[in-house]
Amino acid sequence: MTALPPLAERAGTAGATAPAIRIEHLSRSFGPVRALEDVSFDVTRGEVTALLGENGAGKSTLLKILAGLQPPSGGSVTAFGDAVDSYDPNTMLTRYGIAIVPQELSLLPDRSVAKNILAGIEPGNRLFPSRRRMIERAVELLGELDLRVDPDAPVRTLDLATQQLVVVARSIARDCRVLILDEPTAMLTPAESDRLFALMATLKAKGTTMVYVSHRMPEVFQLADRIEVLRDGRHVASWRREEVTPEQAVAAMVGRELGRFTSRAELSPAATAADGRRAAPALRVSGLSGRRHHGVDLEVRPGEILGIAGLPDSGRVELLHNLFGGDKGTGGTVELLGAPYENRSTIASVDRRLGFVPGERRAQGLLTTMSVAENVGVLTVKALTRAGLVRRSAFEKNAATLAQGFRVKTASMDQPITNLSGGNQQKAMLARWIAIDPAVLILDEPTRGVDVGAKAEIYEQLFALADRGVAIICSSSDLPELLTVTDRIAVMAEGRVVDVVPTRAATEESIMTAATGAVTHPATA
Ligand SMILES: Nc1ncnc2c1ncn2[C@@H]1O[C@H](COP(=O)(O)OP(=O)(O)OP(=O)(O)O)[C@@H](O)[C@H]1O
Repeated sequence: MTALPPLAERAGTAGATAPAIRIEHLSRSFGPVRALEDVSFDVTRGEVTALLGENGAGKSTLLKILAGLQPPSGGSVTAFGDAVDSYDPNTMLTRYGIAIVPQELSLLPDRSVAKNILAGIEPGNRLFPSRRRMIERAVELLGELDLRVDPDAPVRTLDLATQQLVVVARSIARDCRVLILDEPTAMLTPAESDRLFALMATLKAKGTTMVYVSHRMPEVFQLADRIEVLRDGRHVASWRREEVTPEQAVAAMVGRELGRFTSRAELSPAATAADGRRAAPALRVSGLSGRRHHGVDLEVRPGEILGIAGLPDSGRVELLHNLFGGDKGTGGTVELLGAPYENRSTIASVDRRLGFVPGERRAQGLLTTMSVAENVGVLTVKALTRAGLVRRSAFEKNAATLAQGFRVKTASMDQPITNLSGGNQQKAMLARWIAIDPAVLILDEPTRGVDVGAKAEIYEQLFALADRGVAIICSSSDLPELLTVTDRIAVMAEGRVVDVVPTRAATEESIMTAATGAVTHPATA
């Protein structure tokens, strides 16, 4: 390997007119799975390229190759005119100027922002770096990026969104010319996403090239200069943003026109409201308090889908954990199917047919060392165990049926669950609960990381469950989702339920107003 001159010196020479990245005939297989097949396209310098595709289309695989996290099985990548001959993250960054902001951030939680940004490239003496100069350099860099973050703060004290901005700053400090962002807004609130978009705009003005994956069409159409679409590992479409509509982009992703999804209220407006009033609540919550929530009263009836809206710190996540028994409450009562439910625990909830799909999939839902079958079938083990032995073939058959019900795309049920794409992991988490024939199903961010086509499929499944009499609580930061899937919406702010409205009477604005405690301004005539 010959050492190349630093990037700054190379600019303006051989690769001056070359695209930032040229991808040619790229392929990548995992055993029998062809995650990428003969993919070729250019990433233009200084532009934002959005990479679209259904769950499992190969987006993360492509990004990981570009970031040097895994090599391709075939084909080539050329960066600023130089053919990439070694796929590791360090080489990608130092030789080719490509860095990734991964979905799971890798920061040193106990070290300061400045240390995280400049670790390994501290100004001055490497062995005895000057703290003062490091802070100065960090302040300078944060200033250039227009980021208001305390360089002295330990990273663990920052919210997730700010940590992500620190990861971006860390890449920029290392002279990164191409920044790759893998679903960067999946875990962010709209306001946090706006901060990231502002940073992306600053970077673009400085000439940084960006490649970005998102399932959120409005933001893709707001940010991207180019749109590249993958389907089943193949590159199927390429447009400048102004050449294409969101509907066309989605059609290219899924290989068919997706009609507009009919909302719950449109489907059976009178029926759901009337039935809901007749039946006794499946779950009734009175004065419930616990971590970050106080005095919550709620009820949800069989066949009803109750939405919970609110900012991420509104207490809605903590409320769900208290209901399911993962967190201890400090007061109030819960009634499940007419009987008091005290001493809640996750095991008791499963026995009482109360299901929960947490929002933090990796940390809380997935059995990360286990197979797809084990993840999907975990709740059937008890029923399928005889004299201490699991009836293996029945278990596998059951798990496969559950997975098919949610169209989990996997090469085999024996794959490690971590081999599945993010969206398919989420579908597996939902499929798991069908096994206990839930009476009440609590969902936190049920379609986070899920593509538009799969989203519609999940909504259909939720409607089918509700039609079978399951009471569903769906907490989501995706307001269009709440307006589409729910019958009623409870809005939380600062740990309390501040509003409960029939979905037909709600709008994104009315929910946000309640969630933020904002005062509505009287319309000017
Ligand atoms: N390490 C691995 N081992 C086996 N198969 C894998 C591995 N990584 C990815 N795959 C498979 O490759 C295919 C593409 O996955 P990839 O994660 O690139 O999809 P994606 O487009 O990013 O999807 P999503 O939107 O759901 O995140 C999937 O079928 C996935 O199961």
